Amino acid sequence: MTAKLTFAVPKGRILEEALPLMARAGIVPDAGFHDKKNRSLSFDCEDGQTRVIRVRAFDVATFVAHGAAQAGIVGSDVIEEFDYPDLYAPVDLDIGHCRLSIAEPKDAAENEDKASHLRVATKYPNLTRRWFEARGIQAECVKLNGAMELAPSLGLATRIVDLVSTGTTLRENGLVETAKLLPVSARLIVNRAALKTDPERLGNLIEQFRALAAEAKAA
Ligand SMILES: Nc1ncnc2c1ncn2[C@@H]1O[C@H](COP(=O)(O)OP(=O)(O)OP(=O)(O)O)[C@@H](O)[C@H]1O
Ligand SMILES: O=P(O)(O)OC[C@H]1O[C@H](OP(=O)(O)OP(=O)(O)O)[C@H](O)[C@@H]1O
Repeated sequence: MTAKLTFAVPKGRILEEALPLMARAGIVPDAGFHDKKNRSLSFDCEDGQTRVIRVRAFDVATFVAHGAAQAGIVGSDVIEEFDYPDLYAPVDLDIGHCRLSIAEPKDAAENEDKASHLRVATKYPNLTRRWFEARGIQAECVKLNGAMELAPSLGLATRIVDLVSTGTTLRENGLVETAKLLPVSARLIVNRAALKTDPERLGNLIEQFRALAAEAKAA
C-alpha cells in the first residue's frame, strides 16, 4: 500500500475559500476537521489515501519544503518570503487575494523619504530588505508576527510592510499605503522531490487543481 499523501493548509483566512476547491479535487478531511473543540492537527480524508494537516500559514511552506507534507495551499507572500528551492508552486488558485505593501503614518516627516537607512516593522524581513535594497536603501527590519500597524505610533519603526486587503486596518491606525511590493494570491505548492518519486499521484493533483483554476477563471 502507498503511504498517505500529506496535504498542508493554513488554519486561517484562506481555508474557507480553499476547502471547496480541495473537495472538488477529492480532498475532504473527516468531520473532526470542522469541530472547533477538536484539538487534533491531522485529519484523514474520505479517500483513505490523503491526510490534511492544519498549520500556520508560514509553516505550510516549511512542512512542504522539507517534504514532511508533499503538497499544500499557501499565499504567494509566504512562498516569496522563504524562496525555498524545493518548493514548486505550479498553480495560482485565484483565491486569498491581497497585496503586500509599505505604509507609514499619514503625517510622516518629509525627510524620511530621502533616508538611506530605515527601520521597518514586518513579518516579511526578506522581501522587505530585498525591495529596499533594490532602491539603494538599507532596511533594518523589526520582525513582528501581527499588529504591525502599532509600530510607527509607538516608535518601534517608521514604516511597516504588511498585507493589505480592504485598507481598513491601515486607515483605522492612521497609516497610508505608499508602495505595493507584491500582489498576493494563494497557490498550490508541491515538494519537488516528492513530485519526482510519486509523479503519478502528485502530477494528477496538479492537473486537477490546474483544471479547477482554469474553470474558475473562465466562469
Ligand atoms: N487581508 C489579509 N490579511 C492577511 N492575510 C491575508 C489577507 N488576505 C489574504 N491573506 C492570505 O492569508 C494568509 C494568512 O493566512 P492565515 O490567516 O491562515 O494565517 P495564519 O496561519 O492564521 O497566520 P498567523 O501566522 O498570523 O496565525 C496570508 O499569508 C495571505 O496569503
Ligand atoms: O486591509 P485589511 O482588510 O484591513 O486587512 C489587513 C489586515 O489583515 C491582516 O491581519 P490579520 O487580521 O490576519 O491579523 P494579524 O495582525 O494577527 O496578522 C493584516 O496583517 C492586516 O493587519
